[in-house]
Amino acid sequence: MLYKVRLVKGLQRLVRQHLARAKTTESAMSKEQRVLRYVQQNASRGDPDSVLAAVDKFGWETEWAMNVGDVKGLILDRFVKETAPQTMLELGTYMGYSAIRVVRLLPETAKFLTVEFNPENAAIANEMIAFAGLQNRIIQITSDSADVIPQLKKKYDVDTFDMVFIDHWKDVYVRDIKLLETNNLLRKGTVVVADNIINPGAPEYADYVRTCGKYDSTFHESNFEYSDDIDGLEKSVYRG
Ligand SMILES: C[S@@+](CC[C@H](N)C(=O)[O-])C[C@H]1O[C@@H](n2cnc3c(N)ncnc32)[C@H](O)[C@@H]1O
Ligand SMILES: [Mg+2]
Repeated sequence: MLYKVRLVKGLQRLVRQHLARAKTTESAMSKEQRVLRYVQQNASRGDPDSVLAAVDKFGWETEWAMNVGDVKGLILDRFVKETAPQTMLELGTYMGYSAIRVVRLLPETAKFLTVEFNPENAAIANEMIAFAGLQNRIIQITSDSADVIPQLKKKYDVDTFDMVFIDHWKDVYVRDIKLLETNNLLRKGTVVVADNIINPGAPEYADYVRTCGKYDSTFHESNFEYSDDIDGLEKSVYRG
């Protein structure tokens, strides 16, 4: 009898230790690592749509994350299909959600570059993109956008972009669209799409593209990622 009691108590102690260790590991992980783990456990390797669905489910049900998300994502999808870019630049990779979203709609011949200055985010994106099976279709650049934009022509063999998705820190949108202009990376008809015009908001950028005379610019209302709050995308076509 005493032996059985000791055995049960020993087992209970082991379970408690295991749960405590699991809890420590969980809290030591970053949110982005938790999203990646959720994707690896719930999506299908090599299936970009299942990766997007898992990231969105985690965003709605477990922890909010700053991906463009499934609601604004549908508008972005439409712009990508309408533009059918052969060369595209993204500013702000984060976990690779929008890169996967866009590239799944592009032909294999398209060149897609994405820029991220946070190495931890870039590493998560790298694994997310590889899990989606798109590692040969996405060129990840780990750099501050202001440093790499002037190098894109020479270092990455780019002439001009057919499409640009701007979704990094909101206070550098204007700086970077001006850098794209002065480095001759836009051509007549380049479609520049910018996220989060309302939430958290990019009012200086919206004012710039609507009033500088270089773009035909339209606002497309939608919802902030994983929320009912209002947000939207600005689509600005460069006049050349
Ligand atoms: C809103 S998140 C991007 C979300 C992503 N486009 C998506 O929808 O899946 C913004 C990202 O831009 C990065 N970032 C901010 N400013 C940057 C800069 N100047 N250069 C490069 N990356 C930047 C941040 O580290 C962050 O990961
Ligand atoms: Mg965004």
